[in-house]
Amino acid sequence: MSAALSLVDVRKNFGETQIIRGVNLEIPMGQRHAIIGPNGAGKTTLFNLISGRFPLTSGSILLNGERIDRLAPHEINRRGLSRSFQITSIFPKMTVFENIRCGLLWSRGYRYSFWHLLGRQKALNEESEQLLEQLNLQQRRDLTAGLLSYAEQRALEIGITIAGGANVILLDEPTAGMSHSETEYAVNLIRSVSEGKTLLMVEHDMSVVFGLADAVSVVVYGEVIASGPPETIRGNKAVQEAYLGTEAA
Ligand SMILES: Nc1ncnc2c1ncn2[C@@H]1O[C@H](COP(=O)(O)OP(=O)(O)OP(=O)(O)O)[C@@H](O)[C@H]1O
Repeated sequence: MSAALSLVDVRKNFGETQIIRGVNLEIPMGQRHAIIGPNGAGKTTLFNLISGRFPLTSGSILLNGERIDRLAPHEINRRGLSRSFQITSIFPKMTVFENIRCGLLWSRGYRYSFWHLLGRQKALNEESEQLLEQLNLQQRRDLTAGLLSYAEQRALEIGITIAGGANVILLDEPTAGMSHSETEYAVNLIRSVSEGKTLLMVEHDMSVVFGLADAVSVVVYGEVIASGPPETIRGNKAVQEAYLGTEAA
């Protein structure tokens, strides 16, 4: 299987402090991969490096075999990598349907061409209706997005991110702040809308990690200390000691 995303000896210093200390990761196409680790381990920093928000100190990052580590975030996005943030980034005053349409429009790159846009209205509307259904938000179609519940807002944002056409998706704590039932809804949603895509997520909730991920990497103090299938990680002594604690039992 060829790698959708590769990190080769990635390092990041903030001033004198080494935060990411030689991370190597190979995410095969179509894999759902979770990054776990204690607070401050460097997980979000890794996402910031992959998505182009921070420059690397050294090392390289490849998306579908091509280097992306010197590109700007929007260029990386254009090459097929999309990131969803911890904080919702939908437009609260637009309706749910308008948000979906806007997200699809943006991701398809029609924002510069009014004429192109006119010709594509019908297809775009159909695609938006399909996504609305897939997200199970038909009942909320004409509601202002700011009035959705927190879980629904996150679902909308994740749905737009994943459906945006990118084939590699980064999700930063997709179920943070959700109740048990909302988490279940989000996991099912992520599973269905990410079918066939490559997913890299930072997640603290172990039930989500072990329920959704095909592979798990454990980051401790800026290094990957273990990487493999969830069952192997769960049984790894070093991981249990460093991070999982009694949760692994
Ligand atoms: N822009 C920055 N400048 C300086 N230090 C930073 C910066 N961003 C992150 N750090 C430091 O890097 C370390 C790793 O932070 P990071 O947010 O990547 O950890 P994390 O694993 O995502 O933690 P959490 O699980 O709490 O979100 C922390 O010590 C943090 O203070």
